[in-house]
Amino acid sequence: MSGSLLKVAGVTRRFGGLTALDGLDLDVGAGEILGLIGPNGSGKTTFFNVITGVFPPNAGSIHFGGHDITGFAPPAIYRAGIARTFQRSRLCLELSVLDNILIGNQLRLTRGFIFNLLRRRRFADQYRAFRAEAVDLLATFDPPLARRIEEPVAGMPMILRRRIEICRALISRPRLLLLDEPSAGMTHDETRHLMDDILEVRRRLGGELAIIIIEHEMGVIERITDRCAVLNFGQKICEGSYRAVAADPLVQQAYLGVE
Ligand SMILES: Nc1ncnc2c1ncn2[C@@H]1O[C@H](COP(=O)(O)OP(=O)(O)OP(=O)(O)O)[C@@H](O)[C@H]1O
Repeated sequence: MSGSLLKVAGVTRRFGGLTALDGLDLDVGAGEILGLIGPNGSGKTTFFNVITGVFPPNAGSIHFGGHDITGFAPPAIYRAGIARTFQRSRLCLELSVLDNILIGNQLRLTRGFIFNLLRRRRFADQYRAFRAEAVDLLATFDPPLARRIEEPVAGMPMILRRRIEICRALISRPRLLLLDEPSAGMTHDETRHLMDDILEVRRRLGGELAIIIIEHEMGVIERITDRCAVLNFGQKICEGSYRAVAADPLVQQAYLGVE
């Protein structure tokens, strides 16, 4: 497909004798929300790890924004415009909400230690601007949370931690956001709110942000995705609208356990 933001072709990743991804082809367009679904162990998280350079693929290619990023290390992939969240929360609990979000802003905090030491006013101006941006982003998700920006993350409930993690990913202004099971550890209502927030932030960013979401809650997938791809044993067994994939007999057999 020409004009894809992300184009994955024939990607294979093995761990010893296990083939976690097996010749996977997948395209994602700018502004598209793709649901990545499949049974446990089907290769979804491995796909994110391969895209973000945690594990290089054993075969195949990955193009992003027209550039070949196959085998790039995670910092280079992040600089190219791909940000992610993790299945298990990965925040620095003793740090404040603001510090956790600013960790995600390495891309735009270009100044080094010497600059920050010598040009303190410039550094302070930059810090204030990023702080305001973090407050604004947080306020889109949760205005009361934006007022708690100096508080440590420790002790905050899962929904707030998820919001902070998504803000940390978004502060670098990525073109592609990878969400690995954002509903994990949350109630249905909390998940619904979080999805509303994500859609609102995306709308505010002009709708150009593409998202790939791994999610076991089918209600979430049905509601927010434009298209779904279904994995089984590392292979893509089906692709299309949620309705189409949910009705596919192969998917029912593999994913829903229906014979
Ligand atoms: N670092 C690793 N070393 C060895 N095997 C791995 C590694 N990462 C993943 N695997 C294996 O690869 C397969 C795919 O795992 P993966 O975590 O990608 O599946 P998943 O679809 O995300 O599953 P879940 O829905 O349970 O998160 C599994 O058999 C898993 O045990």
